[in-house]
Amino acid sequence: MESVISIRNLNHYFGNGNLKKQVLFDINLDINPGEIVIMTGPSGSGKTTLLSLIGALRSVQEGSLNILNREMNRANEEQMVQTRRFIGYIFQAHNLLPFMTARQNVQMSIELHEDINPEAARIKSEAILAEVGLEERINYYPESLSGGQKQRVAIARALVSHPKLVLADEPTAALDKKTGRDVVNLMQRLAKEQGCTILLVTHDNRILDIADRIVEMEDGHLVS
Ligand SMILES: Nc1ncnc2c1ncn2[C@@H]1O[C@H](COP(=O)(O)OP(=O)(O)OP(=O)(O)O)[C@@H](O)[C@H]1O
Repeated sequence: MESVISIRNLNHYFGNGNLKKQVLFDINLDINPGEIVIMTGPSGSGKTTLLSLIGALRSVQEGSLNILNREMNRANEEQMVQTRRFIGYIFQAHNLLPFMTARQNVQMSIELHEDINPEAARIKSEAILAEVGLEERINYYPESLSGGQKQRVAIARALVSHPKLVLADEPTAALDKKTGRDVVNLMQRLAKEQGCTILLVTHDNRILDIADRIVEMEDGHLVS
């Protein structure tokens, strides 16, 4: 089975000269298709840095990072942009556009990913919003939605184009216990239905049970 993510001897540094500081040390990790992997670890241990490298949002400095059979070390901007098309991102600050309704936020993402006419994209947006339980809120703006509802829109937006890989950074951080649980159950269900792989960074011990595997970061080292 080919890995979705395959990382070998990855190092990463911030700063230059005297201020240069290593934040990732000799990371090795393989994640298989359809796996749900949770990454935990203390604040400042390097989780977000690693997630942004895996998401092709940051350039690789040292080592090998293979995402969906594409080597990211020495990839140019165009190749990184291409890789991002196969990835769905769910971040804590869900980054919904405030001047667009829930449906328009999802539809814009579809139109960025696929060659599709606006009517088909609208129907698809409404269908996925119904799937995440927001059929009554399709035409609401983010400011009129609760934290959990906004996070559901973000999930709908990330999953609507059936990405092969979903990266989530603290998706339940701003949510109460029940809402957080609902949100991860929803991610798990949609991911299993679509056969996509999920890598989820969290401090939230309450959701560890959705993982097939848990990996831990400690001072820039991956300890399993
Ligand atoms: N742009 C940057 N420039 C310099 N140092 C940075 C930068 N981003 C992160 N760091 C440092 O790199 C280390 C790892 O940070 P990172 O955000 O990856 O940790 P984290 O495990 O995600 O933490 P948290 O759980 O608090 O989000 C920290 O020491 C942080 O201060």
